[in-house]
Amino acid sequence: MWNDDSDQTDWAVTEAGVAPPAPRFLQIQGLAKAYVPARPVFADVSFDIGRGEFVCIIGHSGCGKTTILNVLAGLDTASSGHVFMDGREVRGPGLERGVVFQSHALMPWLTVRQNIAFAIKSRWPEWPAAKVRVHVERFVAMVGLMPAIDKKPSQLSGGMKQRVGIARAFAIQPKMLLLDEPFGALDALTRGTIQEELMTIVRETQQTVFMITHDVDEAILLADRILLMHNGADAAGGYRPGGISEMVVNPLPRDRTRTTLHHLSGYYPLRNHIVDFLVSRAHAH
Ligand SMILES: Nc1ncnc2c1ncn2[C@@H]1O[C@H](COP(=O)(O)OP(=O)(O)OP(=O)(O)O)[C@@H](O)[C@H]1O
Repeated sequence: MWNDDSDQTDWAVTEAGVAPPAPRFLQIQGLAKAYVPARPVFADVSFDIGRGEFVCIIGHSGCGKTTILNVLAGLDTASSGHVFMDGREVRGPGLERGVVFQSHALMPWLTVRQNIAFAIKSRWPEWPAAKVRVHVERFVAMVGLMPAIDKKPSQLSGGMKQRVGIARAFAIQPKMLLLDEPFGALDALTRGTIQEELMTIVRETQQTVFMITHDVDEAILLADRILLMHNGADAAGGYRPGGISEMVVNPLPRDRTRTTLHHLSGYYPLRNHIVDFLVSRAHAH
C-alpha cells in the first residue's frame, strides 16, 4: 500500500453506504491540438478524472489519444486549453506522473534492479542505498519478477520487460499513472495475466490511471469510465475536428475479473455500445 497519505483517494464508502463524489483530481479544459491550423486533430476536449479513478480512452488510430496522453504527461503541449492536476497546471514532465509506453523504455545496459533503482534515485535522491534496495524489491515482487531481478532486459521476454516498466512507474509512487497501450505488444495469455496484476495493484494502491487501449474488453475490465473519441473528418458543413463523443460509465461491479466479466449482466449491452460507436460513429459526424 502507498505510504504517501496525501495521495490517498477519498472514495471510501460513507457510513450511510453512499460513496461521496470523487474530487476533481485531474481537470482537462478545452484542449485542442493543431499541426495544420485549419484542421485541428482534436478540439474542445474537456473531462475530469477523480482521485483513484481508472479512465480508459478508446478511438480509432489517428484521433489523437497519444497526443492527449502526452499533453497530460507534460511531454507535448496543446495548441490551446489547460490541464490541471491537484489544482496545479501541468506545464512539463514531472515525477508525480508515471508513464508506461507500449515499447518498454528500459535502459538495456542496466539490470531490472538497476533500472528501477535509477528511477527511485531520481525521485528521492536523498534516500540511502538500503532504503532504495528495499523499495526496488517491493515493487519487483509486486509484478512477480524477483527471480529475474538481476537480469538485463535482453534476457527477459516482452511481457517481463513490460512488467518492469509497470513496476518502475509504480515505484516512483506517481499521483497519476499514464499508460499508452501498455499491453499492445503482448500475446493474449501474457496480456491477461498482466491485466489482472495491474488491476490488483491499482485497486490495492488506489492509483489514479489514464490508459489508452484499442481493446474493448480490456477497457471494460479495467476502467471505471471509458472515453469514446471520434476522429476529425470532412463533413457537409466543413472540417470537424476530432474529440470526445461520450464518457461511458462502467456499471459493472468493481470486483469483476477476466473470467467472470462476460457472465455479468450489463456486460454485453456495454460492449455492444462501445463496438457500435467504433463501427458506426467514431468516423462519422
Ligand atoms: N509531429 C506531428 N506532426 C504532424 N502530425 C502529427 C504529429 N504527431 C502526430 N500527428 C498526427 O496527429 C494525429 C493524432 O496522432 P496520435 O498519435 O495522437 O493518434 P492516436 O489516436 O494515438 O493514434 P494510434 O491509435 O494510431 O496510436 C495523427 O493523424 C498523426 O498523424
